[in-house]
Amino acid sequence: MASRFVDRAVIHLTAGDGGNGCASVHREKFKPLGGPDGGNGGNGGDVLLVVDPNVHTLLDFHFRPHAKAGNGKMGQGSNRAGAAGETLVMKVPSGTVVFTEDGEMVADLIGPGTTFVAAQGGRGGLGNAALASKARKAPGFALLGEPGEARSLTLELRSVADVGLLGFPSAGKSSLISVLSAAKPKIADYPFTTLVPNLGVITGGDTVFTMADVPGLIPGASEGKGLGLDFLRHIERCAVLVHVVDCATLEPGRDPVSDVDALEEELAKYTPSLGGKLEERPRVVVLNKIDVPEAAELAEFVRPDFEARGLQVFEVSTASRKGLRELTFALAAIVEKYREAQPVLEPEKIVLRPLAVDDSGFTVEVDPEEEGAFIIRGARPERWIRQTDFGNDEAVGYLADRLNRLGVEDELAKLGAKPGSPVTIGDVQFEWEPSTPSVAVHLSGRGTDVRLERTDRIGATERKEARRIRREGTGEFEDDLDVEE
Ligand SMILES: Nc1nc2c(ncn2[C@@H]2O[C@H](COP(=O)(O)OP(=O)(O)OP(=O)(O)O)[C@@H](O)[C@H]2O)c(=O)[nH]1
Ligand SMILES: [Mg+2]
Repeated sequence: MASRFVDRAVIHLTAGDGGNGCASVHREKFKPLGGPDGGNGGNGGDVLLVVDPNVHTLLDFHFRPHAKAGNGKMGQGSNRAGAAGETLVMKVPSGTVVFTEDGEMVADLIGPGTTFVAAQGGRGGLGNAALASKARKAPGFALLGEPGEARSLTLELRSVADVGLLGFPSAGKSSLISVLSAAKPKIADYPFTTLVPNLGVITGGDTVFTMADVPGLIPGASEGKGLGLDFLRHIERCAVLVHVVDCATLEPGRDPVSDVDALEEELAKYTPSLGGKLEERPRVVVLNKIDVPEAAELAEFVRPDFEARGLQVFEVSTASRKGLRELTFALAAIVEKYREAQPVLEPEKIVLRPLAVDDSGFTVEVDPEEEGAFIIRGARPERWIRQTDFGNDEAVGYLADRLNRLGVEDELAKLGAKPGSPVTIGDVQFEWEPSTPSVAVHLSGRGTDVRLERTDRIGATERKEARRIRREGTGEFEDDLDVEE
C-alpha cells in the first residue's frame, strides 16, 4: 500500500519568452531610405494558477509537473508588433497553498477564480521604431525579448472544510462522512484506508457545512509514524475538530480516553503553517460503534470523563445510524457561531501578482573572486543586459548609454575601475571602456546600418509615432527608456 500522501506536488513552470524587437527600415518605391519601422516583440505568456471548483486534488501535477507558457512572437517591419505568447492556465483546487523553493509561502488560493501569477512572461523587446529619438534617429538595432521566468513551486492542498475529523485508523471517520453526506469515500477494515482527505457536504437545519476526513493518526505521527503529520494541514482551517473514537477496538492498551489524549499530544506538536493554533479550535468527541453492545457500555462509562473536560460528547453508530441527527445539528451550531465570529472573506476573482518592487537602484561592488574586477547588481542593469544583442555594436553602444545615464560609470570610476577592468552584470562580463568624449562620439547613437543615411533628419511625426508605439505597445518600458527628445 502506498504510504505516500499525495496532496502536495512540486511543479516546474516556465513562462514564455518575450519576442525580439525588430530592426527594420521603411522601404517604398522611389523612396529607399525611410524611417525605422521595426515593431516590438510580443510579451511572453504568464503561467497562472487559477482556482477551479471542479478540481479537487493535486494529483494531476504529480504526473505532469512541468509546464510552459507560449513565447511572444518577434516584431516585424512596417511597425507590426509580434503577437503575445499564450497564457498557460493551470487549474488548482480551492485551498491550494503555494510555496517557493525556499519554503516561503507566496499564495493561499481560496475561492473560484482566484488567480496567482506563478511565473511571469518575459517582456518583448522594443523594435527600432520605438527606440528612435532625436539623438538616435534611425537605430540599426532592436532590443531582445527577455526570457520568461522559470520557477519551481510546491503546491499543498489544505481543505477548506468547516469540520475536521481526527481519529486512529479504522475509528470510522470515513464511515461518518459517508452517512452524513453524499460523499462515498473508501471504507475498509484495514488501517490507513484513507490516503487522500475526503470532503463531504452536510446540511443541518439551515446550515450547510463541509466535513473533511483525514488519514488516521497514530501516536508518533509527529515523528513521521504512520502517514506522519503532513496531512494535518488539511484541518488547519477547520472551525471545529471532531475526535472520532472507536469504542469497539480490541487492541490492547487502547481506550477512548487514552486515544483522545494520545492524539491531542500529537496535535500539540504540529505547528500550523498558516498561523493560528490548533489548541484553540473547539473540539467535540464522537464515541463510535455503539451498535456493538460492549462499545455502548464503554461509551456510557467514559462520557463523564470527557464532559468533565468541558467537551461535548456524542454516542453514535455509523452502522446502525444512531445519534447522527443530534451530532449534525450540534456541529451546524458550532460552525454557525464560528462563521459569525469570522470576518466575511469573499476572495472572488482575486489576482495575486508578485509584489512590485522598487527596481530603480543598483549597486557596484568589488568582485570578491577576481582582482580588479567589479560586479554590478540591480533589476534594471540586469534587464538591459538581457535585452542587448551583443553581436550588434550599436546595441552595445545603446547599453553603454543607458548604464552611463543610470550613474553606473560614475560609481565604477569612484571605486577605482580602470579602462579594461572586468565588469560583470548578470550573465555577462565585459571590459569597461569609460565613455570619454571620444568614445561618446563613437557611440553617438546614429544608425550604423549602411542603408541608413546618417544625416537623415527624423521628423516630428516619426518621433510622435515612436512615442505612441512605446506607450501602446509596451508601456511598462517607459521608465526604462532613455530617450531624449
Ligand atoms: N460495528 C461498527 N463498525 C463500524 C462503524 N463505523 C465504522 N465501522 C467499521 O470500521 C472500519 C473502519 O472504518 P473507516 O470509516 O474506514 O475508518 P477510518 O477512520 O476512515 O479509517 P482510516 O481511513 O484507515 O483512518 C470499517 O470496517 C467499518 O465498517 C460502526 O458504527 N459500527
Ligand atoms: Mg478513512
